[in-house]
Amino acid sequence: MGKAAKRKMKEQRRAKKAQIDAKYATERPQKPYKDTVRENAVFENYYKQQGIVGTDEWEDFLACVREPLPAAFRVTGSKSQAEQLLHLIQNNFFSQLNTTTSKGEEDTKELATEETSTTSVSLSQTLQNTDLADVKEVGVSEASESNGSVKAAGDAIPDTDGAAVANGSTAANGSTAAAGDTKSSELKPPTCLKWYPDGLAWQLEYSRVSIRQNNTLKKLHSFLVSESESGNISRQEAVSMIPPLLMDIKSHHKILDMCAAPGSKTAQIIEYLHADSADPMPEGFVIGNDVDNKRCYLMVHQIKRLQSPNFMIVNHDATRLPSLTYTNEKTGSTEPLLFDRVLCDVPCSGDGTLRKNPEVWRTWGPGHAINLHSVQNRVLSRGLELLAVGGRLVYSTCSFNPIENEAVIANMIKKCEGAIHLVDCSQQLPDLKRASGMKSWKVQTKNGDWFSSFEEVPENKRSWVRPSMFPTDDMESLNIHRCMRIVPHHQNTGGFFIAVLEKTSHLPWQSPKVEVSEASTESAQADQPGSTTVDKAKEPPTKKVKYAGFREDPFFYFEADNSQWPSIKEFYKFEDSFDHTQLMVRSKEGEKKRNIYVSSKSIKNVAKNNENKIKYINTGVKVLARSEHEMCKCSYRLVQDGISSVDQFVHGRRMNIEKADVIELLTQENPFFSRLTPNTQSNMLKMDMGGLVMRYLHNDSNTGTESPILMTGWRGKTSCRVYVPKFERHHILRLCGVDPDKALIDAEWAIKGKTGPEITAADVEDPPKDGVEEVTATDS
Ligand SMILES: C[S@@+](CC[C@H](N)C(=O)[O-])C[C@H]1O[C@@H](n2cnc3c(N)ncnc32)[C@H](O)[C@@H]1O
Repeated sequence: MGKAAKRKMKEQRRAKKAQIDAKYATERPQKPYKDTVRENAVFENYYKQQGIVGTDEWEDFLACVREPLPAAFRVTGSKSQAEQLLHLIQNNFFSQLNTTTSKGEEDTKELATEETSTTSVSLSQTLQNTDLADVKEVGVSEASESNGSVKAAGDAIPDTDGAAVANGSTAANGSTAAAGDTKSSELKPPTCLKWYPDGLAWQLEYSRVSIRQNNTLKKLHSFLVSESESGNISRQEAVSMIPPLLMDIKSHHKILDMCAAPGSKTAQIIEYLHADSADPMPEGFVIGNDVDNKRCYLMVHQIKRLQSPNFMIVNHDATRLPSLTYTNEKTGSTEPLLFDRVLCDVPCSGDGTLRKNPEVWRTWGPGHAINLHSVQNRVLSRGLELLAVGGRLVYSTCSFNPIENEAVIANMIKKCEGAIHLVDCSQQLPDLKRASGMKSWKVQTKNGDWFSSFEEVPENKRSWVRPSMFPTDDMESLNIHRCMRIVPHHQNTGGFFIAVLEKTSHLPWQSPKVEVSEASTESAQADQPGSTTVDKAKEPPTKKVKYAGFREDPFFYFEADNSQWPSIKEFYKFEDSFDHTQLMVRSKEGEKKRNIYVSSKSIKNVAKNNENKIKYINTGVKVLARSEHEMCKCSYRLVQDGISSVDQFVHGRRMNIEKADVIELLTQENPFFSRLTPNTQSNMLKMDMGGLVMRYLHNDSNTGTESPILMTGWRGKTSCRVYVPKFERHHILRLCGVDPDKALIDAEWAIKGKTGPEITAADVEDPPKDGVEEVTATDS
């Protein structure tokens, strides 16, 4: 590719990003957070009346929701290095935080005199502005809901560098909290979320002032941002981690996440799918869907970090998600694609997030739940249609409101006439405190009128307030108590609602043969004004929706006789068992052909069967990039993103290296062979020029665990370069016991200060064309 073309591509990418940023910038609440008063009499009266918590708990509940939310993160469990990373976090940061309390207090007290009028902003908020997990869709006006447009209330956009664009927090009386009040001046020890498996998830509560004043906190903050970029940890609100845990995911499952953007739960699901790190391309797959095209791209960023070949991102209205087909590997026949697991994390009023999004205090109204009830029903209905018999669906919201929660679940159980039931999860996650589903509630309109039953609703309001919003006498027999409500004061979290459903037979309106009919009448109309919900006639499927030719990011799988494959196969000695028809390019010719991606068999199966039905956004992980060099027999080099997916099939161009080599290669731009260990030097000399994969078996004496570290690179004439993105470099260096910031600065000084023969123009003697881009964070 020529320089001009490259520049043009970069400009286009930048322009697209600017467009997205600009859109979301205008959607951010204009009112500064610090002005937000954490009070709303209507909210308080509403939930007191609903009996959302016992009367004896009410004050605790209210006090807690007025507090800022702690930040939470989890270590990515599917990575073989999880244990090592956790040890590192505890050793390098947490152990010091437990002992730095008194210093922190002094520091923040000092500051309090200077900054009494500044807002107290917790690390939770600075991190949460980059945690997109629970940016629920809130504040839906009555007019806008009917056409499906929703408006985000939270700060939905991460800072590109992961640093703070903080929400302010305000005291309960509405005055902004002083930076130096007792609470913000305490450095509380990090809290392990006991209910999360293997001690991998943690909560932190530190003010911005503390972060600024405390070196350990400052380092912890940038550490979390960096490790999160490289996919080794995920910053995610604690309660948002619950639904994927209750999905009981196995590596062979076909999984659908219906309202998935920005993708925190999808990422967690992918992580569980890859729980067996010995199998980089398991049988199952995950499809993440969202109706909002821009938010789908936020999801691309989230998911790419995990480098999974087993996912696909699509862009549909979940209430009308098209029916897909799948080729049965055993019989070779084409069948409707039904999912083993479905997540319906539906758009909701989001009042469970008011600790994180104080703006909700200002915008909250009882009408929001009423507006959302219909779309929530329709998403759930379509999800159940697409769920296989025997499969499990998890429904969740970050709303306290029974109209968005129990009412939707009860309505659907009745409508399904015994085909689904609520699963008893009381034995799962035993350390998680939860309240049982509510059996009675009332409906309040935006005008403040309360109704206990549909019969009380005046005729002129009946098209808006629907029968399905009310509890009925059979709540007990529906086991509605098996729903779970997480209330903030029980374990210092946000609010959340989860219901786990299992499908035991075909839905009444689905015949087994047409069970995935195009967005059936039921899901498309469930609880629409005028519908009677429970007694609806069984109707035939509606007309098919076609998306012929619509593909945002087209891809073309390799044919069996692909002309490039033989030279790649020969050069890297790909095993015969590797199915190269799982490889694809994004275009038949031109620029996009320079990268080759790999997807799992199952994803290829879905993609090939449904090419003209799905609005694809993204799939596949980059595994080879074009790197032409006159002295190299293969025009492609291996790419770091996809190396773990194909590593087991690559038998040529590999080399075992030592820890000292890893450090040298990651901290120096293009080190000469002479700077590597004798063994590695000699192996380099035996190898021809071109792409390669280097492997270092990291033996961690602290945890007694071993984990392989893979790095792709380029063997040049006299030097070697690695192609490892910035944050992954940092991660590997940390595992090797090296502080990346210090090491990289030292390396830079070494180069700058060098006048001798060692570092010359030959340092960049033979980088393959296009290579340098690969090490930037944006490409990770
Ligand atoms: C609560 S957020 C999802 C959060 C996400 N599950 C996560 O954990 O990162 C709800 C999402 O639903 C999407 N949404 C709203 N209406 C939808 C519809 N009809 N079909 C599909 N997605 C929809 C919104 O764009 C939003 O991204």
